[in-house]
Amino acid sequence: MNALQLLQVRVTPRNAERPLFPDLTVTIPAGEVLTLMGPSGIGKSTLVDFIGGHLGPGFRATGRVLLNGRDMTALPAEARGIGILFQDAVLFPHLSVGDNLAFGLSGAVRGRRDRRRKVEDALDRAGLPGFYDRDPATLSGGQRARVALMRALLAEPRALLLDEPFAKLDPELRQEIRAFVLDHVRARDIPVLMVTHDASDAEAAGGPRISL
Ligand SMILES: Nc1ncnc2c1ncn2[C@@H]1O[C@H](COP(=O)(O)OP(=O)(O)OP(=O)(O)O)[C@@H](O)[C@H]1O
Repeated sequence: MNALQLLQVRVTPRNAERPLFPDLTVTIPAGEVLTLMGPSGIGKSTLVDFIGGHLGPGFRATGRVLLNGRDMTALPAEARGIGILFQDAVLFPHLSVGDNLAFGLSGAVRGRRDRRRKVEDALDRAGLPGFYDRDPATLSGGQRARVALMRALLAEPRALLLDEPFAKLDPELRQEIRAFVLDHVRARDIPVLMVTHDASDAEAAGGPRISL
């Protein structure tokens, strides 16, 4: 099944007796954007970390993560093929914009010229043609957000997790970047989980919603 599935996922902080949220079982089919909401501190980011394989030592987790029918739970993050976009789009400051994107490229793309062309294509799609050699420090917040999304997509993830990716953008830019992100992830036909506090994000995503 082409889907991201969570089966009876439960995450408990090591210093606590109770799990953060009731056992969670959910299926996100390819092409669907599922919105995850819930109060601050309930464990949304922790769940994203668990799915991506980045859960810190401060937590215990049970349950399973399946991607396209394969059990990912025991695999390290880099072997899962799950992309994550965080609210702070952190680009490597010592690399050019283009080299930041090349860093995201799937290892399957070999050869300097092919890699360069893929990155140039991504910059075009991001509306940033000619930005290859730019210093990331010279980008606006919106430009940085677009580069971060493109970097996540260049890895050709089989699923994508968006952890409040628009939270730090001002309202006008937020709408623009949200449309940009949703257009690009929908075009991929992969399962997407989007964490947000904002009901208008959920509306724009158009998919089902769950609350922790
Ligand atoms: N390293 C850690 N060890 C143990 N508990 C932690 C650790 N980091 C965070 N927590 C606790 O885990 C809980 C879940 O935090 P998390 O950031 O996942 O919540 P959230 O729902 O994403 O919140 P927000 O909406 O504010 O971002 C919080 O109650 C937090 O205090």
